[in-house]
Amino acid sequence: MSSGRPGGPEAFEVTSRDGTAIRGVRRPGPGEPLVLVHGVAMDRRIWYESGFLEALGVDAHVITVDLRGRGESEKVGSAEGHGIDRYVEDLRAVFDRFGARRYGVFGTYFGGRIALAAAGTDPRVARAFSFCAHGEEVEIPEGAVEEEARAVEGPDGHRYLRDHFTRKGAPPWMVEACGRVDRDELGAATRGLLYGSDRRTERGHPDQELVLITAEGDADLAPFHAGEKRLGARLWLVGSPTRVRAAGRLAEVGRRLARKEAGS
Ligand SMILES: CC(C)[C@@H]1NC(=O)[C@@H]2CCCN2C(=O)C/N=C(\N[C@H](C(=O)N[C@@H](Cc2ccccc2)C(=O)N[C@H](CC(=O)O)C2=N[C@H](C(=O)O)CS2)C(C)C)[C@H](C(C)C)NC1=O
Repeated sequence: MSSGRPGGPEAFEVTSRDGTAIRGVRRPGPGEPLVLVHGVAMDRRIWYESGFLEALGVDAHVITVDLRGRGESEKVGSAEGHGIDRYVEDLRAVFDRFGARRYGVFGTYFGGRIALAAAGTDPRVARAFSFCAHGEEVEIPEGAVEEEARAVEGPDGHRYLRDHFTRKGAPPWMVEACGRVDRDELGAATRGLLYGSDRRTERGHPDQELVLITAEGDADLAPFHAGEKRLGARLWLVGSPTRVRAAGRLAEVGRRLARKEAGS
């Protein structure tokens, strides 16, 4: 006799378009599923450790995914295998698996950029939230990317990232996450930025809801305001001096999202 309440969390595995195994966990619930997409030096555990998942509330229908090369998902090892279109294919494989007509997608940093890219190409994305990454065209500094790829794949790669984020005032969950990512995959994912992540994202369809979130102290608010105009996106600002420090406010954004759901 079902208690009427949805079952517990269930692990899943899907195969992305290029054959890469993508794994994650779905926590069933009423309403539209929300797919959570982590950033480059992270995995799906950040949603638990940041308090974001708890902030969404026990009834939220949530799907947390390990992008290729991170967490439990299959490693790819090549920069081409870490192009932004591959990440969007990872998400589309998840959308296919659960067969919903509409999904929300919420991503942090580059995960937010992926959420916006998915919204621009897959009509099933009804809502996309990008935490601290905008959708405008960017100049990818090849030199800096190659330099950073060398740093993160080197023997001190984890220390490089942990020191950087500690210095920048990132919360512990974000610093710790760096150490969980395979260094070869970190290097490949960094070089992967050269494969399509410079492109601006487009609005997918008129009634899609796009939300850009960044720090009120963000030194470069212009591309976020550009997104309000060009994409008709909403802009949420969190009380933080920088984008990296805004990670400490992720749970607060989860509560705002939960209130919004309750209101809608
Ligand atoms: C500072 C350094 C530790 C950090 N490196 C990381 O952390 C991870 C680990 C290794 C590679 N890493 C990247 O991220 C790639 N490297 C960069 N990417 C630039 C960038 O602007 N990225 C955006 C997202 C984005 C991407 C492509 C297109 C648009 C937007 C972003 O959100 N950056 C913030 C930092 C910030 O906002 O100041 C963070 N990104 C992390 C994440 O995405 O998980 C968590 S914090 C692009 C333009 C070349 C820069 C650049 C110096 C090489 N280095 C970083 O950014």
